[in-house]
Amino acid sequence: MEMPILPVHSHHCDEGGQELGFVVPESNAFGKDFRSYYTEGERKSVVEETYRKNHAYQTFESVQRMREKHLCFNKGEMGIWECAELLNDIVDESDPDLDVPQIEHLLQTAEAIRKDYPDQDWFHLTAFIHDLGKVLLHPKFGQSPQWAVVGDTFPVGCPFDKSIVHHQMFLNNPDTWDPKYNTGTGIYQEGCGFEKLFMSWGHDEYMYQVMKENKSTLPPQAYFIIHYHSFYVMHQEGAYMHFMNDLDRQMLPWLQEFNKYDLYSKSTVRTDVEKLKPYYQSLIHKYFPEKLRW
Ligand SMILES: O[C@H]1[C@H](O)[C@@H](O)[C@H](O)[C@@H](O)[C@H]1O
Ligand SMILES: [Fe+2]
Ligand SMILES: [Fe+2]
Repeated sequence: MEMPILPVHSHHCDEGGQELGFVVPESNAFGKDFRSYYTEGERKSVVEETYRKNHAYQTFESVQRMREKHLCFNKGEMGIWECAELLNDIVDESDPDLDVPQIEHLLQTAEAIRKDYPDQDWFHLTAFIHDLGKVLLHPKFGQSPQWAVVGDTFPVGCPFDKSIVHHQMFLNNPDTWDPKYNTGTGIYQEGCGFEKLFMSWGHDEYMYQVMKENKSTLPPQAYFIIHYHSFYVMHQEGAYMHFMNDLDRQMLPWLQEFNKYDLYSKSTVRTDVEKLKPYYQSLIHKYFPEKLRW
């Protein structure tokens, strides 16, 4: 697979000079700033509760156990679209910006990207599937608790970075007090590449592994986006950069571009799922087998 060129989208304007592409909004669906975890609002306490558990329970050990449990792909066979429909029932309790069903978030993100990158169909599909791993919350998939599926991610086995949301909640995590993990680069080597890190368990890692297992033909930048889109302190704050290798450095600009649409397309504008279905099904057909092992 050829190495990607950097993302550049074409700005197109109408006669009056009005921008026609995706426009970043001023505030989220609740009229608040995006990703503000510390201001009062409808979702504040639900979100805090999710992070309280997430930061206490995501340890090096528990991540190993969750990997063993979920990476044998014995939860059944299902197509991508079928799985996306299951997300109709699911609301993410880590997200201060959104409370519409997840399938709409997928389509909102994908359609926003499609506006600016009309010819990069792999990018549309990547957006459409990026949060599919949240099906782990569904009863058909064993109904994992929210703390083990959603929220920002971070590596385990090395110190928790100060810029992670609700960082002080790591005081309840045993790894914070374990000298194997809490100093220097922990169990990892500098420059080892993100692929070597054990990330906190959640929908990113699961979906990334599902794509690998089922041999999706999406390009490497798609795999990278899915794998690390919740690793906000890395792609937005520059934390954990000492683990990067050359491949990560090449991929990062795509993830940062993706993030703009993932975050800022969240709105209450409803999408017409049935109308969009044929287009996304054609992309699924191009890059995935009919049925996947989950
Ligand atoms: O609340 C959000 C949401 O769950 C996203 O899907 C995830 O990617 C984010 O990083 C997380 O913080
Ligand atoms: Fe996500
Ligand atoms: Fe998302």
